[in-house]
Amino acid sequence: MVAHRARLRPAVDGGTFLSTYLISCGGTGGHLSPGIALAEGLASRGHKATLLISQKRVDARLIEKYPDLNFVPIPGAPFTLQPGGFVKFIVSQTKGFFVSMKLVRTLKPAGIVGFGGFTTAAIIVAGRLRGVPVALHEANRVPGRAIRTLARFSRRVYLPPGINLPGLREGVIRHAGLPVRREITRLPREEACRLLGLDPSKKVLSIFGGSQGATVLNDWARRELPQLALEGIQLYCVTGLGKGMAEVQTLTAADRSKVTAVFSPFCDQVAALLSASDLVIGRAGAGSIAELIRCETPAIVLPYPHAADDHQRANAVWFEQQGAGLVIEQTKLPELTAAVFSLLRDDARRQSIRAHLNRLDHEATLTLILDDLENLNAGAKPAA
Ligand SMILES: CC(=O)N[C@H]1[C@@H](OP(=O)(O)OP(=O)(O)OC[C@H]2O[C@@H](n3ccc(=O)[nH]c3=O)[C@H](O)[C@@H]2O)O[C@H](CO)[C@@H](O)[C@@H]1O
Repeated sequence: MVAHRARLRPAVDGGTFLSTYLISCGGTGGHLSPGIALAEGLASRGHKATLLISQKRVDARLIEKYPDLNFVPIPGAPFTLQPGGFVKFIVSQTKGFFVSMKLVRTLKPAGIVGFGGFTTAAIIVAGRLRGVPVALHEANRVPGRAIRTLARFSRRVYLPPGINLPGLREGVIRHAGLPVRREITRLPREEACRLLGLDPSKKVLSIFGGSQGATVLNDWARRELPQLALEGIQLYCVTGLGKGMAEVQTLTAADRSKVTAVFSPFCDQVAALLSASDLVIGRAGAGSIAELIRCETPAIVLPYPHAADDHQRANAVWFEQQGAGLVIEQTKLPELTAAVFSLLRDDARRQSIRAHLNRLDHEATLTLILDDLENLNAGAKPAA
C-alpha cells in the first residue's frame, strides 16, 4: 500500500481526515455499488468520500443500508435524441453542472471518480475545469457513452482486464475489475439460509435480475414454481422494485416435506442470498457478475438484450469463457428449465464452476484503485 502522502485537510465535523474524494455513481445499482465499495475503501485509509447519486428510486433504496456514508442526489437524466427526452437531458445536465461546480468549490476534493452513467458528465467536467484530478471507472466489457466521451478529460480510466479505449494518452488506462462492497463476502451456507428464512437441508434457487429485477425471469420463476417445489427446491426471487409485492409461499414437495418460496422486491442481504444459493439465475450486469465471483456462486446468466451496445452479452461471454457460469440468450428462454434442473442435480458440475470462480480476482481490484488514486493525489497540484 502506498503511504498516506495525501494532503491533510480539516474535516467538516471538526475531526481530521486525509483527503476528500467525490464519487459519481448514480442511476443504477451497477454504478452505485462500486461507488459504495470505493467510499468504504477510502474511509478505511482515513479519507472522506461524498457520493453523488441520482434521484431514482433504486438509488434511494440501495443507500438505506449505509447511513454512515455521505450521499448527495444531483440532477441528471439519460441521453436520448427523442425531443422531450433530449430537452430534459440538457436542462438536468445543466443544473447538474452548476451543482457540481458548487460542490467542487466548497468540498475542494483531492480527486473525483466517475463510474459512468448519466450523473457522471457534469461532475467530471466541473472537476476538470477546477483542476482536480479526475478518474473514470468502466465496469462493462464495452465502454459506455459517458466513459467514451469523458475519457480524454481524465487522468485515469479504469477498464476491465483485456479492454482498451483507443486514442488516450499513455499511462491513462489501468486495468481493474469492479470494486465490491465490503459486506459482499461468502458466508457459511447454513447461516445464509437462516438469515433468509430458508431450510439449509434443501436446495436453493435464486432469481437475481440486477438492480431493477427482470420481468422475464420473474415470470419464469412463477411458471416453474410448482415443478421446483415438487423436487424440493426452494426459490428466492428478487423481483425488482415496483415489480410485485413481497410474498412467502409454502408448498409441498413430492416427499410431502414443506418447501419455501420467497418473492421480494429488493434484497438487502445480497451476501446471504448468494451464499445460500446453489444456483442463481440472473442478468449479466457487471455488478452481479463481480458479486457472483466474490461469493463463488454458480449461475446461469441471460444478458439483457437491450443494454447499451449489447454490453451485457460481452460481459456474459467473458464470464462463460472463464468457466465461471453459463449463458443462455433470452431468445432461448425455453432452454432455461432443463438447464436449471440439470445443474441443480449435478453437484460435481457446480463444484467445478465454484473452483473456476475461486480462481478469479477476489480482493485486488479495490486495493489497486485506492493505491492509484492516492498516487494521483500525491502528484497533483492543490485544487483551485
Ligand atoms: C439494464 C442495464 O443496463 N443494467 C446495467 C446496470 O446494472 P444493474 O444495476 O441492473 O445491475 P448490476 O448487476 O450491475 O448491479 C446490481 C447491484 O445492485 C445490488 N442489488 C440489486 C438488487 C437488490 O435487490 N439488491 C441489491 O443490493 C446488487 O447487489 C449489485 O451490487 O449497470 C451495470 C454496471 O454498469 C451494467 O453492467 C448493467 O448492464
